Amino acid sequence: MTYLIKEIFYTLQGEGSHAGRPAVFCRFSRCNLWTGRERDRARAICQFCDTDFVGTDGEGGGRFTTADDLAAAVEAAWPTADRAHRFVVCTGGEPLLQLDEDAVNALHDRGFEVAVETNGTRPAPQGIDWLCVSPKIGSTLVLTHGDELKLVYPQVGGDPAQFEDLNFRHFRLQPLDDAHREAHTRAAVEYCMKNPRWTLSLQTHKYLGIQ
Ligand SMILES: C[S@@+](CC[C@H](N)C(=O)[O-])C[C@H]1O[C@@H](n2cnc3c(N)ncnc32)[C@H](O)[C@@H]1O
Ligand SMILES: Nc1nc2[nH]cc(C(=O)O)c2c(=O)[nH]1
Ligand code: SF4
Ligand SMILES: [Mg+2]
Repeated sequence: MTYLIKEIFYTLQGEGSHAGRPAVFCRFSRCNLWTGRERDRARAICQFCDTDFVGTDGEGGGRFTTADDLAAAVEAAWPTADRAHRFVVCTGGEPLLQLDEDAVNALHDRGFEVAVETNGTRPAPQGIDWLCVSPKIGSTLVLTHGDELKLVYPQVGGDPAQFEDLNFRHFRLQPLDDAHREAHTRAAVEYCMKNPRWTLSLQTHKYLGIQ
């Protein structure tokens, strides 16, 4: 299995339950809900993506021909030789187009706890330690359980209540980052305060000016 990786970098997890935790980000190339090309955005299923996931030309990116090669590249981005607290976030693009059990095992073998950020349209391999599903209205959700459901808010047709019966430990609203981010943030705060099952997820890396 060859893995196409846009970039691998070390930062703090900015979003969700693990916000603030040091992590290697492994950004998989490609997505099934958008080509990643601006000219296709208006007809994509997911139109608000804030990420460049096209190709393999980012920092630390490339084609990794084995799971162990990929895990070695992730390990090389971790700052210390000891295995304590190692944490990798597999994202993209859509990581579940490529992440398989071999890759999860290879990351575990190097001492990493493995988190995944996914749109929930593809099944997940065994062994993932933290599964964060972010549903996209207009797509078919197949991952109906996990650790965290992180809904970008607002989305047309995306009333949060429709997800409340799914089997997740945490339900979060993440304000849509577009030209109206401040208004979306206020709306998300208000929604959480009226519906306390939902808690706010801010994209703290954007406020901090880190990757
Ligand atoms: C770039 S996506 C990659 C992982 C996966 N494809 C997914 O959609 O979950 C990472 C996270 O960023 C969120 N996201 C993408 N664009 C956003 C935006 N404009 N505002 C807020 N969150 C956004 C996604 O919903 C997801 O939770
Ligand atoms: N710092 C930081 N935290 C993040 N959490 C989820 C991200 C993503 O793009 O999936 C992301 C990201 O791109 N940077
Ligand atoms: S599903 Fe995720 S990676 Fe794909 S376009 Fe949407 S936010 Fe971006
Ligand atoms: Mg991001």
